[in-house]
Amino acid sequence: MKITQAFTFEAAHFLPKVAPSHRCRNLHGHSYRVELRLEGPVDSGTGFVIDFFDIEKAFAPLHAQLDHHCLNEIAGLENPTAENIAVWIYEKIRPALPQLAAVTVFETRDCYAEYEGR
Ligand SMILES: Nc1nc2c(c(=O)[nH]1)N=C([C@H](O)[C@H](O)COP(=O)(O)OP(=O)(O)OP(=O)(O)O)CN2
Ligand SMILES: [Zn+2]
Repeated sequence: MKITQAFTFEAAHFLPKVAPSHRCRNLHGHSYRVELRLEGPVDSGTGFVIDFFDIEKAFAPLHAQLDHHCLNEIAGLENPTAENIAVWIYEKIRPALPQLAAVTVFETRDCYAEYEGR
């Protein structure tokens, strides 16, 4: 079974490695959406793969670090592309959520990066 929980956060960033003429080199902001997908058997007692409340608790410290911050100032996010944010979230949260299968980070409604641990 696959289950997904979505979260949103607001943050500023700039992309230090793009060409000077690239508009994303300048500080700007996004309303990010993060989707955490978990996979595993459904517990016959609870009917859950995992309680959504437990996913929320696991994500809360990361949300506090990301929301209304400049992502470039966070250790490990010095180059905060959607790809790098997805990997960063995956690596930080997977110890608490062993059933984690994928982290998807939407930078805009149409553009996103999905990381499945490889
Ligand atoms: N592969 C990637 N490409 C780009 C990334 C990324 O993370 N991975 N990031 C950016 C910039 O962050 C850029 O701000 C993305 O937003 P943009 O496409 O400019 O969309 P906006 O909503 O900011 O602007 P519109 O006016 O709606 O186009 C670029 N590339
Ligand atoms: Zn951007």
